[in-house]
Amino acid sequence: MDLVVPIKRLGAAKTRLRGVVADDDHARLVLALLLDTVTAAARADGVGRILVVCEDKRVPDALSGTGVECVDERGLPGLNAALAFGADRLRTPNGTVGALQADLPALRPAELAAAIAEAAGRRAFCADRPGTGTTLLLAAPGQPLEPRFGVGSAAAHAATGAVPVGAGLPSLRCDVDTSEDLAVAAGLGLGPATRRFGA
Ligand SMILES: Nc1nc2c(ncn2[C@@H]2O[C@H](COP(=O)(O)OP(=O)(O)OP(=O)(O)O)[C@@H](O)[C@H]2O)c(=O)[nH]1
Ligand SMILES: C=C(OP(=O)(O)O)C(=O)O
Repeated sequence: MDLVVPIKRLGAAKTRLRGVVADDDHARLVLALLLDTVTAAARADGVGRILVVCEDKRVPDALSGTGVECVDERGLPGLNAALAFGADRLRTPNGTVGALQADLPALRPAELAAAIAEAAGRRAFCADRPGTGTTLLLAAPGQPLEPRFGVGSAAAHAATGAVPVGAGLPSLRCDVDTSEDLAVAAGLGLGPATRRFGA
């Protein structure tokens, strides 16, 4: 199972988190969320390659030495295009590709592994905490990702035949879009990079 993780230009990312830290530190907070997410994902059983698709040179710099791959590809028309681009790079004839959100700083490797095991080779998605968004999308083996991220993506992914997984996996469901989400993630236990911000 190989995963693509998208992150847009750091200055434009996570606008709903603006103000949680000083403006000068915003990009570093976005990077910390990403680092904690991919570091945990890399330790999950069943995960092979992780490819971050970014639009900012600071991202590959921050990931260097982690074993997580990164491609800086500007000008893709939005999130689903970035995901499809990354997934096409990872796809092999019988391999499985997935998409993981970049803002899961409390992610526990065992919870990601459990969601992958629960999918058991089926096209699957994990809904975020409110149940409307998606934190993880898994294609069936050998199949394209066909991402439908955006508002209402949980229902959109279900409509593509993906089965819901991970309902009882809080760290996988806890994406951080707002300061309230960050407080919930802190309650679950933040990864070390995000913890440094004192959330
Ligand atoms: N590479 C790439 N990543 C993207 C693109 N659009 C969104 N993303 C990333 O996809 C994830 C979800 O994006 P959004 O929900 O649109 O925005 P956000 O950055 O989470 O935050 P808000 O500004 O608060 O909505 C985030 O990790 C984004 O950085 C894109 O065009 N290219
Ligand atoms: C894009 C999505 O998420 P968010 O807005 O939480 O980043 C989504 O859940 O499809």
